[in-house]
Amino acid sequence: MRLHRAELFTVEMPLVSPFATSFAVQTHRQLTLLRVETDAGVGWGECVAMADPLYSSEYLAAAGQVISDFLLPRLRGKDLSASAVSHLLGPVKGHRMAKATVEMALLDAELRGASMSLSDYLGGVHDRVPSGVSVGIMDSVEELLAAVGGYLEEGYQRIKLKIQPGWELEPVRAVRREFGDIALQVDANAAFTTADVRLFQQMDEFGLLLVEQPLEDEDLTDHAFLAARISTPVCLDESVVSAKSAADAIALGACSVVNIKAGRVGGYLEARRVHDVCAAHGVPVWCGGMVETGIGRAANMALAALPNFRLIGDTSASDRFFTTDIITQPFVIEDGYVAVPRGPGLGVEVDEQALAAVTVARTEIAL
Ligand SMILES: O=C(O)CCC(=O)N[C@@H](C(=O)O)c1ccccc1
Repeated sequence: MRLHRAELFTVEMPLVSPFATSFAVQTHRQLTLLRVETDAGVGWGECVAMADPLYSSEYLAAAGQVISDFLLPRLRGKDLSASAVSHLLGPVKGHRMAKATVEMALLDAELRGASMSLSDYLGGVHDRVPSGVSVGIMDSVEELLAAVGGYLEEGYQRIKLKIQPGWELEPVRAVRREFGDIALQVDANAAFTTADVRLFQQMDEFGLLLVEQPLEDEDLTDHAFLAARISTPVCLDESVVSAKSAADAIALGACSVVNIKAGRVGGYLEARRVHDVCAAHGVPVWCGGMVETGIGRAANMALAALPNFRLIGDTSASDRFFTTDIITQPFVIEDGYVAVPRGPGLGVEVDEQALAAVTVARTEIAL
């Protein structure tokens, strides 16, 4: 497969409501899409980095520059296969979300040309996945309960609550009291320290599925210290950046569940390797979301269909975050599930008009 043309789209999509985490309050999702033209067909990749380096060190402007100045030039004129892209991009240090974007676009093009769905290519075993939703930090417990009630009404099978110092025991206790033993977990986005062990021991009373990334990204031994003192399973997100780092975290006892986000680990092929390493250790995984458009959401649904994705992910419908998605058939929740695309490649089609309406800039990359 040869790469003939590449174009970056800078996109800004308004969120249906502000989404607050321990590190930011988002009212819009700014993101970058990569469109490639190859002799196998057109492919799309979505960069999950944020506009600011608050979730990880990557950020959108840098990712766009790395893609155009350092990643795509390494593919110029080469006879490519998507599975070889990560090797070709390997010499470039870090920038995993940027690399994931390039690999995803080429994987989409290659699979469309081969009339194979991403789910089949990755080894998906389900044609629908249970749907979970991420609920941000709210201004009041009443507002939180109304939001959670609404999502449960829509059929979401798992609720993830964002927490931070000052917004932790009270909201979780209120949700437990109001809605009983629903599937419930929390995500701290690294907002706590080992001084908070007592707080997480108190959280054990809520019977949570897991507590996600309570401590700093690099704090593997501190996560192991915490995990040894609480009964709630510890799940890592930001700390796991590759299959090797997943194996290290598991070996250190830092986690017993892993949140897999393809962008965070460098692509969907590395995401499958993380899945396989975790499966080999008997560690269940789930698919984390990064407020993706239907393009990234489609790839996540394919990934979430793999057999060791045994916990419910952030596999929400398009309208969880956006009134209008940029694909022709937005994802919807049906009986608590979302369908896994079965068409070639990502299995979704970009709605050119809807995309144009949220495109802030288009940049042709010289190849
Ligand atoms: O369902 C979704 O797509 C969002 C899930 C979610 O909470 N993502 C958070 C996170 O910390 O995991 C996030 C969103 C955007 C950017 C960074 C992180």
